[in-house]
Amino acid sequence: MRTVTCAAPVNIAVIKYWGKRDERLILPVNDSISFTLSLDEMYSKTTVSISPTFTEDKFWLNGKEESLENPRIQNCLKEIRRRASKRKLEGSDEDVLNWHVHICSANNFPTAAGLASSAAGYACLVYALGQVYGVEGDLSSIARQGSGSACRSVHGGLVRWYKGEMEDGTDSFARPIAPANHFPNLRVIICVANDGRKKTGSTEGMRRTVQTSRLMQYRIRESVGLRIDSMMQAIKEKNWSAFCDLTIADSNEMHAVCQDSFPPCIYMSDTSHAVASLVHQYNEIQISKGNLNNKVCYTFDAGPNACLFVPGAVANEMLSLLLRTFPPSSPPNADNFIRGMKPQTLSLSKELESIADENAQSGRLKYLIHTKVGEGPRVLTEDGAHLLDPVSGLPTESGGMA
Ligand SMILES: Nc1ncnc2c1ncn2[C@@H]1O[C@H](COP(=O)(O)OP(=O)(O)OP(=O)(O)O)[C@@H](O)[C@H]1O
Ligand SMILES: C[C@@](O)(CCOP(=O)(O)OP(=O)(O)O)CC(=O)O
Repeated sequence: MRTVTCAAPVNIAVIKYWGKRDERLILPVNDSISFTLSLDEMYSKTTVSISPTFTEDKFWLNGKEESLENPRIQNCLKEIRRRASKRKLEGSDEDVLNWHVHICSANNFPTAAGLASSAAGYACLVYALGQVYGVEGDLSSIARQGSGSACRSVHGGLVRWYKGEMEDGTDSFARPIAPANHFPNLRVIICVANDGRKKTGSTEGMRRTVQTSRLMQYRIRESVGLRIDSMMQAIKEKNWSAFCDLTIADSNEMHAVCQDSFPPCIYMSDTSHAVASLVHQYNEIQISKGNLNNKVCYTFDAGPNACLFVPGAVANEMLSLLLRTFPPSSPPNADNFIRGMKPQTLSLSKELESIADENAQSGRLKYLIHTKVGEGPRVLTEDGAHLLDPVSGLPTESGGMA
C-alpha cells in the first residue's frame, strides 16, 4: 500500500475569476490573480492510499463517505493516471495504475460557505494524487479541472491564472508571480458574517452571469483585462495603494455583474456593505494623513464574508476597529471571536473609536479569522498525520478532522 497525506491552502482572488468560456474543461473568460493564504490557520488535508487489496475506489469528505461519481473528481483522477502512465514506468509501477484508490479529506474551516473550500480541497487532492503516483510538472491545470480557483492554490504567494487561448485548455494554468513576503508582513482578516452553505454556488452563479448579464460583456471586453495589466504593474512596483484600489474595484465589479444577472445573484449582505464602508472610512483617514501604505482593501467571493488585506503595521488597529464596530452579541461568541493568529494590544485612537461607535452593530459578524499570506501545498510527514489507516486503508478516528 502507498499512503500520502498533504495539506493545501485557500486562496483569495484580488482580480476575480467569474465566468467560463468552456464549462467542461473549466476555462475562464479572464485571467485572475490571487493571494495564497497561510497553511497555519486554514487548510484542506487529504490522505490518498492505493493498494492491490482495495476492491473499489472510495472517497470520504469531512468524515462522511461520498460518491466518487462526481465528474470533477473523476477528471482529476483520470488526468493524474494518464500522466503517470506516460512516465517511464519502472517495474511494479504499471500495476500501481490498476490499484484502487481511497481518498479521505477534511477542511478545518467551513465547506461550501464562500470561503474557497473547493480551491483548497481540489488543490490538495491533486497534489496528494501527484505524490502517490509520482507525477511531476504542472499540477495547476489538473487542479483547474476540479474547481477553477483550485489551480491557484497549487502555488504560494501571489499567483496568476492565465486564461489561455487554446480550445483544449493546454495553455490555461496558474503560475506564481511574486513570493509570499512580496508585501512584507501582510495580514489577512476574514470577517465571517455567515458560514452556512450558500444558496447559489459559484458554478451556477457564474453560468447565469455569462448567459444573462450585459454588464458582463463590458467586464470581459473593456474592463478586466486592463485591470489585470494595472494590477501586474502595481505588484511589480510594490505600489500597495494602487493594489488596494484595484482589488476593491474588481470585487465590486464582480458583485455588480452578479446583481446584473437574471435572476440576480446576491452574495453580499447588509453586513458585507457595512464592513466595506468601514474600510473606506478607515482609508480616508490614512489618505488624509498621507499614510497610503496603511490602506486596507476588501474583497468578497461568492458569499457575504469580507476578506481584508491589511498591512502588518495596522493589523491590530483594524482588529480593534472591527471588534468595537461589530462586537459579538453574546459571551460564548466573545471567547472565540478572533480566531487564528493572536493579536497583540487592542487599542484605538479617539478618532477611530468614534467611527466605530457611529457604525456599531453588535452580533453582525460571527467571528474573524486572522491569518497571513503563505506558501503552497506540502506533504505532511508528522506522526498521526494520516486520515486513512496505513494498514486497513479506512478512515482513522481523526478522518473527519483536518
Ligand atoms: N477537501 C475537499 N476535498 C475534495 N472536495 C472538496 C473539499 N472541500 C470542498 N470540496 C468540494 O467543493 C464543494 C464546495 O465548493 P463551492 O464552490 O460550493 O464552495 P466554496 O469553495 O467553499 O466557496 P467559493 O468557491 O465561492 O469560495 C464541496 O461541495 C465539495 O464538492
Ligand atoms: C468568487 C470566486 O471565488 C469564484 C470561484 O469559483 P470556483 O472556482 O468555486 O468555481 P468553479 O470553477 O465552477 O468550481 C472568485 C475567484 O476565486 O477567483
